[in-house]
Amino acid sequence: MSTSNTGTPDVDPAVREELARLRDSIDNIDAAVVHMLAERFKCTQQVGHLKARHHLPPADPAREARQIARLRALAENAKLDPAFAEKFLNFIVAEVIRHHERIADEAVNGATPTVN
Ligand SMILES: C=C(O[C@@H]1C=C(C(=O)O)C=C[C@H]1O)C(=O)O
Repeated sequence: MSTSNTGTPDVDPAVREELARLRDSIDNIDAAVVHMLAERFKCTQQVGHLKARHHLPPADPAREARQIARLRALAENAKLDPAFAEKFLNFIVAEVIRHHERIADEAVNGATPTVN
């Protein structure tokens, strides 16, 4: 492999095509992930409002433990690293809990104009 004077490596056209085809699929999958996450956050926002109305705590560790066990099993069956699946769920749930805390706070103190 050499490098052209534009800084772009000269790659066999067949390799370039295969890379483009794979990247098209990656882009479609990333779009699906974004859409699925948006739907998930729509649901969790509703859960946050329901919890605030009924004075329920933002986090539910027992529910989270069941979700982690379930996702780890799904990941193993799908040949995805279960530790990664758990980390990914924890990352999302932490953000959801942050939203729930804000919703509960706003229910008590009223909305404050913040950026995030
Ligand atoms: C959405 C909820 O609130 C929190 C967020 C969760 C999630 O994002 O899946 C799960 C449990 C809770 O800690 C819930 O209680 O169902």
